[in-house]
Amino acid sequence: MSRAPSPADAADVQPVIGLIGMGEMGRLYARVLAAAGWKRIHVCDLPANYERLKLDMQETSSITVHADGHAVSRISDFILYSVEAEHISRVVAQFGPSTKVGAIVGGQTSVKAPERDAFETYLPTDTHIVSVHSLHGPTVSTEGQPLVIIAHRAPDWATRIVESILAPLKSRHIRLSYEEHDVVTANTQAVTHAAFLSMGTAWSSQGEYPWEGAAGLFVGGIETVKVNIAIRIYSNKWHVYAGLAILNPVARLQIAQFARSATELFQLMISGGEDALRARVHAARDKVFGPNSNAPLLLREEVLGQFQLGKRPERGVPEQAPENSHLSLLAMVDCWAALGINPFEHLAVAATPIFRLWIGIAQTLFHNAPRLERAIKAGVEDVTYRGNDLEFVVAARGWAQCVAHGSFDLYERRFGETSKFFEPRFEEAASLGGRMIRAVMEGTP
Ligand SMILES: NC(=O)C1=CN([C@@H]2O[C@H](COP(=O)(O)OP(=O)(O)OC[C@H]3O[C@@H](n4cnc5c(N)ncnc54)[C@H](OP(=O)(O)O)[C@@H]3O)[C@@H](O)[C@H]2O)C=CC1
Ligand SMILES: O=C(O)C(=O)Cc1ccc(O)cc1
Repeated sequence: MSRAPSPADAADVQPVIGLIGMGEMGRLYARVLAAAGWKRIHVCDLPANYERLKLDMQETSSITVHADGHAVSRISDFILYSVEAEHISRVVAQFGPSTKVGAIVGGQTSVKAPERDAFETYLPTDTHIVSVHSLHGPTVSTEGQPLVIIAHRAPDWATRIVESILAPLKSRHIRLSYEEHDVVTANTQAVTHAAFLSMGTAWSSQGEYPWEGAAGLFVGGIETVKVNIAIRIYSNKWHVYAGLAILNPVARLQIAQFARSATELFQLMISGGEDALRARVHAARDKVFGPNSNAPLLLREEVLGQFQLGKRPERGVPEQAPENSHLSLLAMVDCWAALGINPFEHLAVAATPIFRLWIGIAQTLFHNAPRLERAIKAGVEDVTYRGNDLEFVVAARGWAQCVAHGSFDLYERRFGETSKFFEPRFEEAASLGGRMIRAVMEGTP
């Protein structure tokens, strides 16, 4: 098949679409593609999930459920693997040899080095490789979000077919190579997740929900984003974050630098090195934000206040709220500076909603000179947040160590422990976080 197909085509000339792995992302794709009029969608998950999947899909006549990936691979013109990155090699080794002659194969994994290896090793040479990656979570609308398209081993017509098949997602297509993808996602996703994971671990180690702290410490727009996104991440599947951090060799370096930045800044804070701290923070600010000082502010803080978990203060940020050192944000900007990363470059191309919010709050702090100065002073002089900052440094180093050692087991345990702490608030945070992301994406704040 070399003509770009359309859901308006008669069913018998439509491409057969195969989805292997019907978890969150597989189901999202199946739902959107079926709703758009693609009529020949063949799917499978693990054999153990076959009966449940059949029940779940019984209302949708255009979706046929199979017991395993052999059946899907043999008949499909385009096959998309949406399985755990950690397992991609094993799954492609199993079903790859059953791929239909001339089929186009892609994967949804968040880290591409293992996927590329698996495809090159196990797919027959008479198949094409065009991979994808939706740069957003499964509960976000696909519309307008970045969708990476990787034309790796394929004629141009095959890439165009994939783009036509996925057109109903209404995402913004970005063509990258496998290697470019892993560098971009290490810069945007992996190190951002390390920051939010560390915040969550620090709060859970202190045994107190930050928005319910005795002194009502965590209030206001910046804190709202920190809390909502950290909880959102902990309500997702651990393997998504483990895979993209542990299996991406570039990500390890970034996460290690983030932990180093947090540690060194904290050392300056507790040793009373105010001048040295200020010099370092300003140098990082000038490097990261200097060339982007005219960039419009991404967030309006007062709007973010609407999305606060728990009880909102009567009128905005209470005046008596002590200043926060914002160690996590100082460390992020220090880390970007140390690695020579310009986050605004990624913002224009391949930013996930979470990355956009993260740069947004960094910008909120760093573009406001008096506020940044208060954060520096608070870091050195005010002990209100010192316990939390200490926990944050310990957490950041712990996550970095876990990723450096490549331990999926430890990652799952660390993630599970913190996740359990926040679980009672997942529902509230998912709804608030979802609305907050929509507001930011629609440019309302
Ligand atoms: N969630 C997210 O925010 C995003 C995730 N991604 C990536 O997409 C991929 C899928 O993620 P997501 O959908 O969230 O994860 P899920 O865990 O929800 O889905 C993965 C599915 O694959 C199934 N599976 C595992 N092995 C096989 C097999 N041999 N044959 C068929 N099915 C199998 C799993 O079954 P079981 O659970 O029973 O093991 C599970 O149902 C990952 O690589 C992830 O990194 C990309 C963008 C966003
Ligand atoms: O936006 C984020 O960073 C998320 O946490 C959601 C997410 C997770 C994994 C992906 O591969 C893409 C998006």
